Amino acid sequence: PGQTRSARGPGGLLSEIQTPIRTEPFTDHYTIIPGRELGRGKFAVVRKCVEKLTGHEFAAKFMRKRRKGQDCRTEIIHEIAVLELATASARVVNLHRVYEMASEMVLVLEFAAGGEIFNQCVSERDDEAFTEEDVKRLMRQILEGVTFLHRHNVVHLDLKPQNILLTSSSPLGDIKIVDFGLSRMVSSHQELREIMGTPEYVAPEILNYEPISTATDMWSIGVLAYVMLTGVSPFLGDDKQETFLNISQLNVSYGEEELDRAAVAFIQTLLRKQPHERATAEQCLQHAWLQPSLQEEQEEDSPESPSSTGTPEQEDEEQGGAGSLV
Ligand SMILES: Cc1cnc(Nc2ccc(CC#N)cc2)nc1Nc1cc(C2CC2)[nH]n1
Repeated sequence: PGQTRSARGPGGLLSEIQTPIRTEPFTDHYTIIPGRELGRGKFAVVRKCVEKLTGHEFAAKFMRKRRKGQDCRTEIIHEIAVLELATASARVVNLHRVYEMASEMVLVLEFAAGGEIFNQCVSERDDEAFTEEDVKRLMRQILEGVTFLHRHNVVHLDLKPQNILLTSSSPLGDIKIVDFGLSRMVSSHQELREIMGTPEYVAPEILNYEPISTATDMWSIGVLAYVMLTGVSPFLGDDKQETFLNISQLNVSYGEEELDRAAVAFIQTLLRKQPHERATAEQCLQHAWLQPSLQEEQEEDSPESPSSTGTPEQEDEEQGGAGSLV
């Protein structure tokens, strides 16, 4: 009462959902597993739970409807709508059920037992860290998921190792993209310019308050590839300001991290200041660095078919793949 609400909420939000919103107590159907929560944000906490009827494990995301005195139910409805839209992609976490209580909504989501790839990006132990072949396989899966989202005009806007989960960490499983709390619908006519995301991963256009597009996610994927391969965050400074300066000046070094040439070429197609110059998710999937290695091909190829002749880069050029973008 009395407060003026802007007529239009933030742009790019979906408002129609199919999932029934259940109002009976969540705890009638689920047992919350006590102990440390799986994740915690400013206005949400994620806890492991078990469905009483089936014994199946899920992740329950408890989201507060009121934040800083504002009603944020429309943002939660948008996140549900995006998860519904992405049901068809195995690379996006699945939404199982939705509950609403007085002050919060609960999203019952697919449980990914392997946790965040972040932990294996920064692990010092050789038996836990990713091999380059692991990174290529996981990066291909991430790009499959992002290709799906971008084809449906969804930009995630918070792609980072903490939001890429694994179905299993050992043996290394498959990825699930999570957390669409900052995602937006991009359309040709409506421009989106909002400061958001995690400093280390935000694209230059976010810092310059310029239009956001699917290319904004592609910058974050370039940072993600660098972190997965080196365990180092390329633009991280001693504080936010230094990090933002490193991003806007494109202060990134490839030297001391002994990255292989094709991997550097891949990252360089993404860490470009101008959004329209960056490779798309589809083009990335064609890049030389992500083609199955000769050894993998020989494993797949039957003996009589001709094996590849040129180097991956030469072959890639012949195919006019993204590799030739550099
Ligand atoms: C074992 C595990 C360990 N760590 C996290 N972290 C995490 C990261 C980001 C978000 C942010 C969100 N959303 C929530 C938790 N999730 C896990 N399993 C999940 C988590 C989930 C769904 C996404 C919640 N399914 N399986």
